[in-house]
Amino acid sequence: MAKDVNTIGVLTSGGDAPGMNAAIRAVVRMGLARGKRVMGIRKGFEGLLNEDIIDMNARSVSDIIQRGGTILYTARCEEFFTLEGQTKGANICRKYGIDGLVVIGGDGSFKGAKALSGLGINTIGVPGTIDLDINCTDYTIGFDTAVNTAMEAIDKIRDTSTSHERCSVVEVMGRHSGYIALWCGITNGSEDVLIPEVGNITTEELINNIVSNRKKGKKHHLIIVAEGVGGTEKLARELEEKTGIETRATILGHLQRGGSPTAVDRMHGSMMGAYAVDLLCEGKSNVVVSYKNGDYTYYSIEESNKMKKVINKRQIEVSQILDKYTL
Ligand SMILES: Nc1ncnc2c1ncn2[C@@H]1O[C@H](COP(=O)(O)OP(=O)(O)OP(=O)(O)O)[C@@H](O)[C@H]1O
Ligand SMILES: O=P(O)(O)OC[C@H]1O[C@](O)(CO)[C@@H](O)[C@@H]1O
Ligand SMILES: [Mg+2]
Repeated sequence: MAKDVNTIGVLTSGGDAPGMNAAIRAVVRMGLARGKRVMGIRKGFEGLLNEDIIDMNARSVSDIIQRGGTILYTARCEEFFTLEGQTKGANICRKYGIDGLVVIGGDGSFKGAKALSGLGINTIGVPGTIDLDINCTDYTIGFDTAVNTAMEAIDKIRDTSTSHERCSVVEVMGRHSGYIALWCGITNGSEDVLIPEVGNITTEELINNIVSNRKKGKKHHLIIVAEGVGGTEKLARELEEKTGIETRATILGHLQRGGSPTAVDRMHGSMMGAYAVDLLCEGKSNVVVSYKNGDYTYYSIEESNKMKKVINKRQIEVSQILDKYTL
């Protein structure tokens, strides 16, 4: 018999992502609609350990769907890596009557969720990260907004780069993942993209590309580097030194995590948050909500961890062909 959940807790953890507020709103309102009490835990697992816990009602989530960031705040919490911290967290949940918990975050946060589940708190993960690096799902809340923000910023860099006939090396976020970089590579029409998932072209090959494009009359050369590859400033210095072409490095950084969520992120946030509540009501625990082949489903956290996230080979191929095609 499925354990009946009476009180649902919701927290956001890891890096914030646009659309997390839509997910919080959906958890709160769907939870209330299903007759549950809903509590918000502020500042992720750190807030749980500090008992930063508030009652949520339908009004607590008014006027947030359009806002970036997370109204519950977020954190990275060292103590939660330890069994002692996890046990303390589970006991605090019990103290507040929280018998079902929705953790909105990335792969790291789901490891915390799994630990709580093992300690008797029914826990559901909702994928919220701009990195798109959760194995079991085709989509993670925040990616679309982040990639659009990065794309618009890179368009602007391209304007000035072309005016000065420079080479630009732009680093986008993605701790271990190249999705934002690959998407920007295609949508910004960059000359080269470096991502951590595949063997990248060498610095020598980059230099050859820059020099040969310049000979063909190209006014700019745009290289996009995923954060997981790193070395952006050093690479820019080396390219300038060896090509004699003025080169600038730009690290886009945290601006990619902010801003009003796109319709895609509001939609997935709302649908995934609502689905997480229904899974709790069915007695599920230790699972991650997933968007696969156009529909919502779920995988156990173990299963998700074992699955391999395969970067889209066709996107890499298309990116490389379109990048290199110069008249
Ligand atoms: N192995 C683990 N066991 C228990 N808790 C963990 C574990 N890994 C991570 N956590 C908890 O989850 C928090 C967030 O993890 P992490 O910093 O990896 O971010 P994330 O959820 O992957 O999101 P993002 O990568 O998008 O920023 C950690 O600070 C920690 O509190
Ligand atoms: O905000 P912080 O702690 O600097 O984290 C940055 C990391 O978080 C992410 O933005 C994901 O949330 C990664 O792309 C990046 O490596
Ligand atoms: Mg992560």
